[in-house]
Amino acid sequence: MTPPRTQQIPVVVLAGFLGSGKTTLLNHLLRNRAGTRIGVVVNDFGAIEIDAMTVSGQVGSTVSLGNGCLCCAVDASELDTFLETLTRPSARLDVIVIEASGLAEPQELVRMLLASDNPHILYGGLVEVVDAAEFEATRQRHPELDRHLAVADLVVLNKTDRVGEEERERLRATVAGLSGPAAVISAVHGRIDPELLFDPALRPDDGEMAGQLSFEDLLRGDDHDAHEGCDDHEGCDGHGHGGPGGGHDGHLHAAYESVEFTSDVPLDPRRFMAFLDSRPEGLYRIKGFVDFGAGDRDNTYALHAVGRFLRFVPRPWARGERRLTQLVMIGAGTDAEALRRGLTACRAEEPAPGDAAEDPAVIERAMWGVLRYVPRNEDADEAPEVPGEQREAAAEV
Ligand SMILES: Nc1nc2c(ncn2[C@@H]2O[C@H](COP(=O)(O)OP(=O)(O)OP(=O)(O)O)[C@@H](O)[C@H]2O)c(=O)[nH]1
Repeated sequence: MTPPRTQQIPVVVLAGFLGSGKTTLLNHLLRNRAGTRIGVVVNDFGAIEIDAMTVSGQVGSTVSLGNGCLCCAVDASELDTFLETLTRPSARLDVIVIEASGLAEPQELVRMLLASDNPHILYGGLVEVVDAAEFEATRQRHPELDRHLAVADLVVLNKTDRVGEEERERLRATVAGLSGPAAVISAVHGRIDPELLFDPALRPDDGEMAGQLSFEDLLRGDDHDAHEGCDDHEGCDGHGHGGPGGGHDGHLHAAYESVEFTSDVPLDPRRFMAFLDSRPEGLYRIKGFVDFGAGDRDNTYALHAVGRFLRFVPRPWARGERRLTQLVMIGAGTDAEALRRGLTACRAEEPAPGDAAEDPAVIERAMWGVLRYVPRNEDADEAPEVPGEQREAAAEV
């Protein structure tokens, strides 16, 4: 008798440099999944799991790998455990998407998947998201990004609303030159056809996983030697990676570190904007949620800074939600203590008993500095998720 065929669930890796738009694309897929059940594995680089909070999955289908770069998990056992959970028949998932941290080495993730002995998964391809507006500058700083494009199966040239048509076409040609046979798709806010990911046969470059590397190809890859430094997993937790001379030389995250800041005292909008205006050059990415207290009692503000680009997206506080500011800052050569001190100085302490409270008109004016960075409706993402709900979903797995 023939044994029943094991159903294999495709696992797609979603990669791309810090702030390129991975979470935005993932949320687009989740909102437009048309009945497809998508399992999500999120790999945050910082200790506060901002990405996990902003992914809107089905309850019970999102897991967070938390703090650190997944690409350096030597035994990959945590990933295997999550994949095992997500591939259980009771989860009824059709596809699993792994959102890599913005500093992960996608080749390593692909290797881990190909090496996994989980019989229920099937490697479903590598999607590399590129920030059209930042591409040239990022590539200059990190020439190694070229090799990420070289192993992609599908490249999404995102944020094309931030460049002109001519520039977009020029970038497309450059990216296509680097990514070989992979399809290159232009997008705004990651709005791509979900079928490009869920059914590889429908790819414009005519399917059959064209351009996808085999396990052997990956093992032959140039950066394999660099990965050998990962045998020492010490310190590979997203903090204090020791700068560019460390054991993960070939890896992007070797040069970066993340700094977290949490406050239950609201931030003063004027002071906080001054902090952002004077942020150091090396601080490439800031993300999280800000409570402006009296500046806006009704909303929490999702904050995204990518390079010099800045945006706030307000969303109403959920009932009973704890009013916190939670920020993750990712940069190279930044002074963690100075950043924390700078943010602590932004806290809007309540007036001492007997002192006059600040004039509401003054506070309102101070909020203008923030509101300038709230996108107009037509280019806004859909409202960010409520963090509390997301944590519940993650915890259920
Ligand atoms: N203008 C514009 N902004 C975009 C687009 N796509 C994403 N963004 C914004 O870019 C910022 C970063 O997007 P994310 O989706 O969080 O990026 P990410 O790659 O997940 O970021 P990391 O996890 O930190 O690496 C957010 O403010 C998004 O709203 C786009 O096509 N155009």
